[in-house]
Amino acid sequence: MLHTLNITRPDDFHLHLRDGAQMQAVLPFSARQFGRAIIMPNLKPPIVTTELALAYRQRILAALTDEQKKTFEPLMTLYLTDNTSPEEITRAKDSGFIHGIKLYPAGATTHSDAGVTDITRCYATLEAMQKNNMPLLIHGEVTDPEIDIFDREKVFIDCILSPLIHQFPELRIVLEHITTQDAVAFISAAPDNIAATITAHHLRYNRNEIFRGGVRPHYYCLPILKRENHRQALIRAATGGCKKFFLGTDSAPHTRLLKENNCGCAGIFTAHAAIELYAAVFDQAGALDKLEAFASFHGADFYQLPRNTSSITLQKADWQVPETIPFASDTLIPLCAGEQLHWKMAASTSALSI
Ligand SMILES: NC(=O)N[C@@H](CC(=O)O)C(=O)O
Ligand SMILES: [Zn+2]
Ligand SMILES: [Zn+2]
Repeated sequence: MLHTLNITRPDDFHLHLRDGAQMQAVLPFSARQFGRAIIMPNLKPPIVTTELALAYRQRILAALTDEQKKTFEPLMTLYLTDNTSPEEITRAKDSGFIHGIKLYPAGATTHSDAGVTDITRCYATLEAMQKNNMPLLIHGEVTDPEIDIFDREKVFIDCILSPLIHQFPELRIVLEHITTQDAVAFISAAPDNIAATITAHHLRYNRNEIFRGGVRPHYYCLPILKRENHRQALIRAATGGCKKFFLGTDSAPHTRLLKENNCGCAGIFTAHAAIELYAAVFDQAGALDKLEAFASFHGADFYQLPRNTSSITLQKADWQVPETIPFASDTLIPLCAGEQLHWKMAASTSALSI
């Protein structure tokens, strides 16, 4: 049985860092393990221009230590609105620091109010993205409250994504945090310019987890956890070696108060143990040999970035996740709070040589 695993340093292709003191509280968790991360732009107010993205990037860099700066790089994104201009796309591309434009259907998820109300309003901008080789990153859920919450991803694929791909066949697209066997089948059959991220929590849990012994707000995220058959399809996709599927944690910190609330908000924090949570899933599936490609190769290749050259070491060792994590003046509840995990990233490669 395998007890240590060396892999190329992974990247996180979907991360929420928030801003200010909250960002400073969570950033070290991601910088510890990942080489790069795609930073989501759903701040309040959202990152809608290149100028705002570059300023946000500077704030992230300023919060990193000199050591962390050597091994961690934030990859910035813009928040697409009905009014994002084609010229903004050219500016974003020319900056060299912006790696994707994020589509939130207005009202679909946390901080999506300023998102797109009708995708046809963005056609000129999507044209510019296709021309400039700028990826479109999608929160793939319809917003019609009449559509069952468990069906919103599938309906989005059928009614919005399929026509969009037809309209812009060269546009590179990442369907973010996929949750259904329908998404797995769609992405698998789509051309190579269409890919998807998969979170650790959607690989680990089905929808029963939200209601185990009572309502559990810390398992509430969007898209919502689905049935077991969908989880199994995600595991097959992640561990199957297909280059269209890669790691994106969607680690989304919220204060404990906002989660344990009359109307608790969506988002699960996983950055404290991200690679370890994925490693456990791959281990359980008997596919640890597929972890490196999923975590460190497929995403970099899709984003046309060089693969990382340094590595990390994972060890089979029990450790306990803290019950709470300080989050600026508040606390947050991490995934698996208080539980034992069975894989642990070694603090540094040299620490292992004994
Ligand atoms: N996934 C979530 O449930 N929440 C994310 C937004 C998102 O990625 O949809 C957040 O920003 O909190
Ligand atoms: Zn989302
Ligand atoms: Zn997200």
